[in-house]
Amino acid sequence: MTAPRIEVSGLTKHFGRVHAVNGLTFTAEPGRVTGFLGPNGSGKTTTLSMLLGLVRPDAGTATVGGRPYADLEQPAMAVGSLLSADFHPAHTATAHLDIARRAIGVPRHRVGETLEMVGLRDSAHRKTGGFSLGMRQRLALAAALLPDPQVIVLDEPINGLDPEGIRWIRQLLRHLASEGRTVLLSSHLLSEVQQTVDDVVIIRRGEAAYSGPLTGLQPSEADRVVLVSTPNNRRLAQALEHAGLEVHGARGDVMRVTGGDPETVGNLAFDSGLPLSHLSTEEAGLEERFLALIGEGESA
Ligand SMILES: Nc1ncnc2c1ncn2[C@@H]1O[C@H](COP(=O)(O)OP(=O)(O)OP(=O)(O)O)[C@@H](O)[C@H]1O
Repeated sequence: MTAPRIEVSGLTKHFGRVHAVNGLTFTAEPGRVTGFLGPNGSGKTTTLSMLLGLVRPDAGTATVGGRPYADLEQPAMAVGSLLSADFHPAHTATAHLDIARRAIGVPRHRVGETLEMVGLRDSAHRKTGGFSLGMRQRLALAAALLPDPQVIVLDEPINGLDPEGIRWIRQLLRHLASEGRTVLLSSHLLSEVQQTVDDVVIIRRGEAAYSGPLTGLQPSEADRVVLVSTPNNRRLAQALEHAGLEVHGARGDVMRVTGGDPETVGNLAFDSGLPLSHLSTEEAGLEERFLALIGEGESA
């Protein structure tokens, strides 16, 4: 059975003058982990809340398998979600999951199974009031997984996890997607989810700045900057420009060149009789692309 896909189309929500979500369109496909990324306040939680039928959109649609959440036959069984990791502090982990599983009609044995899955079996009878943030995240994830859902929607599930926890959740989410499920998770850090996700949707001020495979964010050949220095940079610059490359000025003695690979730049220097004192590349990394897309560093 193929899990349903998540489809968001023209989704819009304004709170007074705040355009929280503005014509947002993307899909999250079965068998893939989709990262929903954006800085604080960019509209991630509002979008996921609309997808889960908790906030009514002003315009557009958010559907699971072609239907709004509220119109699904058994929405709480079909879609497992984590929107917050707040629990009654006097409840034990088991009690919390037991209440949740009764509400959605899941058999009792899922409580022990999901606690095991999230690594909380030894804390099953501890009160959640004493849980660390990481433990609360694990418990919230257990609640999302209770119905063994085909679609999993998680708001900032990695927040508060330690490095071992991050490795663990990465493996778990990849495993869930490998079983054909649709997994959508939000984060404000690309670096946090880079090794977990197949696809990314980058949201900036309520609008999609990028939507597609993670590999599509990789810098292209055209973005590559070659750094070069010779005893006569001016002459080399003329040769490079003559050959159709672009010279973007210098940092100290080193010129920044685009439009050609290091081999081409080196050959042109050789042909001009100029010995190289420096030749390297400066690649804009994924993180730089991400920061540029979300407008980091711009004045607000
Ligand atoms: N109920 C509300 N009433 C008024 N404004 C709201 C409401 N919910 C969200 N907003 C505003 O909408 C914008 C988007 O908020 P949202 O919580 O969706 O962003 P986010 O990307 O999830 O951010 P964060 O990572 O900080 O949770 C923010 O400016 C926020 O202040």
